[in-house]
Amino acid sequence: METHDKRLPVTLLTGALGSGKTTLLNRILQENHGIKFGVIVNEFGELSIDHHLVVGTDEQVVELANGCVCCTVREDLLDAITRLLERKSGIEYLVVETTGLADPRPVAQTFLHEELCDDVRLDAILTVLDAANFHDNLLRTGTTIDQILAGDILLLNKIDLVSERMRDEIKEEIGDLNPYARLLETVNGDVDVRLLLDLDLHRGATTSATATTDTGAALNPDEIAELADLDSAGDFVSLARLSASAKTAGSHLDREEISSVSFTTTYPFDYERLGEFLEALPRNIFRGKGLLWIEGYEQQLLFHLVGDRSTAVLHTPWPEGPRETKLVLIGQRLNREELLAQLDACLLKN
Ligand SMILES: Nc1nc2c(ncn2[C@@H]2O[C@H](COP(=O)(O)OP(=O)(O)OP(=O)(O)O)[C@@H](O)[C@H]2O)c(=O)[nH]1
Repeated sequence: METHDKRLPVTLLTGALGSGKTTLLNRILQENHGIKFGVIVNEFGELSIDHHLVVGTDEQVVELANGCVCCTVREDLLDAITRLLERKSGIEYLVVETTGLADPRPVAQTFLHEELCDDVRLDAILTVLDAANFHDNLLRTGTTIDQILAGDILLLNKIDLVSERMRDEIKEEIGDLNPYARLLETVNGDVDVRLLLDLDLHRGATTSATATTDTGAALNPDEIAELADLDSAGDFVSLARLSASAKTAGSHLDREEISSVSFTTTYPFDYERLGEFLEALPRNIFRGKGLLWIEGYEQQLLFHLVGDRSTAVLHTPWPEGPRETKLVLIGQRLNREELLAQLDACLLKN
């Protein structure tokens, strides 16, 4: 990396739940670029699954679980970065992956905090968009629009799952919302990482008072409402770009009644029973991920649910020692007790 700015560059990775952020992160880390990365992953549930899915043991991975980094764990992010800097671990580049529910703008403001702005610089905000679920009303929350508006680079991912016509429609919609961003089309985040890193797109944003992107002037709420085809500008003051003030803790998740249920167990699942449970998951559950112990399998089963599409593939073998399933389900108005009881009924306990 050739730059006169000695501060640690930070790329903020955002995008809806299940859009492909971790897949893109792994793509970045696996590239043969010789850069020593630090990674901070923020997950919504109490359990961190991503931590196990981020490749590369050399990377310094810090997990911020149990909250959304744009609200409740913002202080934790500040602490995590401060600790990474203090460790003098030789990190040359930091990638922060937010939860799919985070508004990236208050997170971006964290890097302008007086404790950090002399040591780190926000390089760019990358927003991953899920072409297959772009119009899914549950996955596309108000925050999805925030993420599009804040993105310097928009990666339209999962284009393998949609028709060309649908792709064009989505591109038009995204272009209307944020005409300033660069748009890249990807499958499994497969893109030349030089298009993503060390772009220095936030030069000049030094204090939270002056924060803005230099990919375009901040839009006022009326302009945004017009572009986004919204009925009233009044409710969308928060849609202004980085100049928007941070939201109050937890507010957007509470308002949307989104919560998660985490399930851990040291008993194996019965394959058939678990299959029936997953098949019958109600539609208000729109994201799931887990590393599961299935009776008779020596490998961990990696489960992903995004919208109405789920995959279960054999992952790496279980490490030595006791096996423990970790599963997180995210949805709207979840019946926690019922879900936990149903999962428990899928276990083989003797
Ligand atoms: N078909 C297809 N699947 C993809 C693509 N990109 C990612 N996936 C799959 O989508 C699922 C979710 O991907 P992740 O990378 O975990 O998504 P994420 O944005 O990190 O998810 P959260 O952290 O929960 O917000 C996984 O099963 C991926 O293998 C793609 O381009 N095409």
